[in-house]
Amino acid sequence: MRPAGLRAIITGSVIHIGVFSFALNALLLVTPLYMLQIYDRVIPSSSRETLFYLSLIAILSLAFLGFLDIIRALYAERVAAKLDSRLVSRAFVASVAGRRGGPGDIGPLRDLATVRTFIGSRSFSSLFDLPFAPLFVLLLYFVHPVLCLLTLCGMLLMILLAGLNQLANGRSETRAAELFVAGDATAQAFSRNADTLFAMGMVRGATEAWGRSFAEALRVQARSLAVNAVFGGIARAFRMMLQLAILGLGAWLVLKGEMTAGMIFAASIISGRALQPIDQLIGGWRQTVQAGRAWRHLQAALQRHSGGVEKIRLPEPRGMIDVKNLVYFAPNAQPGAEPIIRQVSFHIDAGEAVAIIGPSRAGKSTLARLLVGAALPSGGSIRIDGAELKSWDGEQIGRAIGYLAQDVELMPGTIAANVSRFDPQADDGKIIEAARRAKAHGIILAQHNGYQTEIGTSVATLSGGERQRIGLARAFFGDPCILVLDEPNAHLDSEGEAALLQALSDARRRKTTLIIITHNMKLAASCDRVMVLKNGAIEAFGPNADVLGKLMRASEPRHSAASFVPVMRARQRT
Ligand SMILES: Nc1ncnc2c1ncn2[C@@H]1O[C@H](COP(=O)(O)OP(=O)(O)OP(=O)(O)O)[C@@H](O)[C@H]1O
Repeated sequence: MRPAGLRAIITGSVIHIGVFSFALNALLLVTPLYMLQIYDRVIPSSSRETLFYLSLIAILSLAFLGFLDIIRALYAERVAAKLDSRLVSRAFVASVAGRRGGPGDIGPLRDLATVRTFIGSRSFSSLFDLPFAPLFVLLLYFVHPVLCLLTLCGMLLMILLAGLNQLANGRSETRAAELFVAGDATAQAFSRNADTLFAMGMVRGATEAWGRSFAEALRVQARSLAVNAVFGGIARAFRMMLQLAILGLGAWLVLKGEMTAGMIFAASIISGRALQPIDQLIGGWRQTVQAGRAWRHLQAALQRHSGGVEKIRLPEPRGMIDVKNLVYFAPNAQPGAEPIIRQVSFHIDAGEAVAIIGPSRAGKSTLARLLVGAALPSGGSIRIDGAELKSWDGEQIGRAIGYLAQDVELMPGTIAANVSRFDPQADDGKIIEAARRAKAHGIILAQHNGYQTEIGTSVATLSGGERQRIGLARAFFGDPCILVLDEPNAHLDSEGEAALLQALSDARRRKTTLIIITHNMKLAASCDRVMVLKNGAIEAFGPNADVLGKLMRASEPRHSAASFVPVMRARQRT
């Protein structure tokens, strides 16, 4: 949803709740007016009839007040639900995309839940009662200026208390929230690696490591809760004392003949109403501050991951790739840090097959992530068919790219859903075709429920090789024109490797642009060109025979490259 639309919802809701609050606060005057009439009219005149009608009017007005209060609460709930439904998918995307910018968690979704709970709470509605507090104080002026002055002083003192509360609490609140988020992220990371934790007796150590950060969070939170409780208690006691002072001062003014007895009670109730929203604000201060912080974080996250302007759909790409002066720094890089990818430039024709090889930590996987848009370049450009990656419509270019990450992660859902990239309209035939092309059809059928086999969130039910083949089927789905495969043979046996080679040669026949990151020379030799990446820069890039030949010669007489000599010769013969 566009920010303007969101602003319209918020403005509309604030106006509506404001109108409800105005009516509610006006009706709050029923009780003091009733008291005034009882003491100053009914008792002196002993009129039962007046008492009856006054009571009837008061009861009906209070019933209406109760009705309005319910409506306001239900309306606030509706606003919360509306905001939720408008923002939840964007918050989900922002939560998922968080990983691109650094260590991710589901922060935006959690922030949205905090805001939603707050809007449905009493603390939220008391904010709308706050502007009416000065009006009640003004009303007191007409009862007696001294009572007005007393309430005003009390009010200012309570605001001072609220300020002091924030001053004493603000920093620990923020710190506790940060520590809880960090603790959650640690728990999630441990949970993802549960097998290793249990297998190697790391559970106790992990529990202690997590417990230390969690205990610190609890300690900071307890301190802030204690401060909050102290200020809450002081504010309540102070308010009751003020109420007492109004009664006492009122009685004194009555004795002086400056007020009637009925005015004492009316003044006491009015001053109570004036102070109530401030009292509630102090009580709900924590929740209000948390909601404010969550809203700011949510807006920033949504802004960071907004789709921006609607993008025009370009003609379907053919798979030509142009990379110019590409630079990439790690998201958490300190100033002066070395880039992971340094000024890399190259061109790949549509339908060409390129192998990227190089030592460990050379930046191969990072380059692959940049090419598919999983990471955003720090500088330079990546163009597909002449258009910058970022100027393509995300959905369109996503469908044109098949990507197999180094650590194949399958998502919670059926195998069919995973292969079809969670496209609800995916054609069964296309799912099977992708699986066949990746030579994964047989493997999927062998699962206990075939394509409908559920892949759980945490329990690994598939072997590494099976995951890799299904991941490959997902990359093949929709016949993308570019395939970027990061070590696609990492978990495959010789049979799997043969199937992979066959799948890749089929893809080449269909003129798919292939980029394969590999340490396997057989795979590298099956490509048209080979790029050698070292320390984030291109060391060599050329026809496979040249590059691999040079590498072989350089490694002689150790013959570490002997494994791919026969392959090279076989390729040269064909
Ligand atoms: N998000 C990140 N934050 C910090 N450092 C990163 C990040 N991504 C990659 N790196 C660093 O960049 C370097 C290159 O990593 P990359 O995974 O691209 O290498 P690689 O050539 O694929 O290695 P391998 O062959 O071992 O998979 C490594 O030193 C890695 O620690």
